[in-house]
Amino acid sequence: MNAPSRPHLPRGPYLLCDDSIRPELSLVDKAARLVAGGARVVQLRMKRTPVREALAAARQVVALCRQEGALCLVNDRVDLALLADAHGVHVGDEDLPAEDARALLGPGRLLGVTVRDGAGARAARAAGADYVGLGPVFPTATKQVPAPVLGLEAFAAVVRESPLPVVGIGGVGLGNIASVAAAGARCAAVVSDALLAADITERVRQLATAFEQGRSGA
Ligand SMILES: Cc1ncc(COP(=O)(O)OP(=O)(O)O)c(N)n1
Ligand SMILES: Cc1ncsc1CCOP(=O)(O)O
Ligand SMILES: [Mg+2]
Repeated sequence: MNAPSRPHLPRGPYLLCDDSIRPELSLVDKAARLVAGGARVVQLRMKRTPVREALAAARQVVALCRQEGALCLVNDRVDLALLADAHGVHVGDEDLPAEDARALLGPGRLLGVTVRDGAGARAARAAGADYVGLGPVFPTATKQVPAPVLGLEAFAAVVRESPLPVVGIGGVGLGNIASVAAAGARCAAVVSDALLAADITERVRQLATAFEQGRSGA
């Protein structure tokens, strides 16, 4: 029997549906607003949600994303990704090692791995990753990241040497997403700029337009 085909990571904004920002909105509500704006990739980042609630939210958000033709990836938790039938998972240094995450996920789901440089990207590929998350590209208040801010030039240099598609993360918003796209990133991950916007749905639309302009040099 053929192995199930793994989804392709679509180019453009990569939206994080995070439980620590705008906690007055449910994860499902946030995901619905992101997807309504045209988000094609949603990552559920649930650092504060108790695990049973997280599983229930993941099941609902995966169903919503599938209905709208978007990918849903779960941050950190391979078990939740499998139970919710998500499209994949994103892991970093504090999560399962990439090889083990891939072994559990099987060949049919996406695996993203956080890296800090080109060597990390090569190791991620050898471990079975499909894309790498690279950052912080810019300063961010959303997470205390144990790595220096890269800046655009260093970010672009790692993109050029990466054997895998790169998702830029950290401080990305409407004011700079075009520059992340112009640097060659497959995607630009956005957390607070989208979720803190007065109109989340409209902000996602604007982010997608700006990404495309950056990519085409407009
Ligand atoms: C696309 C993307 N890139 C990087 C990260 C960061 O993952 P990690 O290093 O595991 O940190 P946490 O998000 O778990 O705090 C990401 N989530 N997504
Ligand atoms: C999870 C994570 N990993 C590196 S930066 C970051 C948070 C990015 O958040 P924001 O888009 O609000 O700067
Ligand atoms: Mg993690």
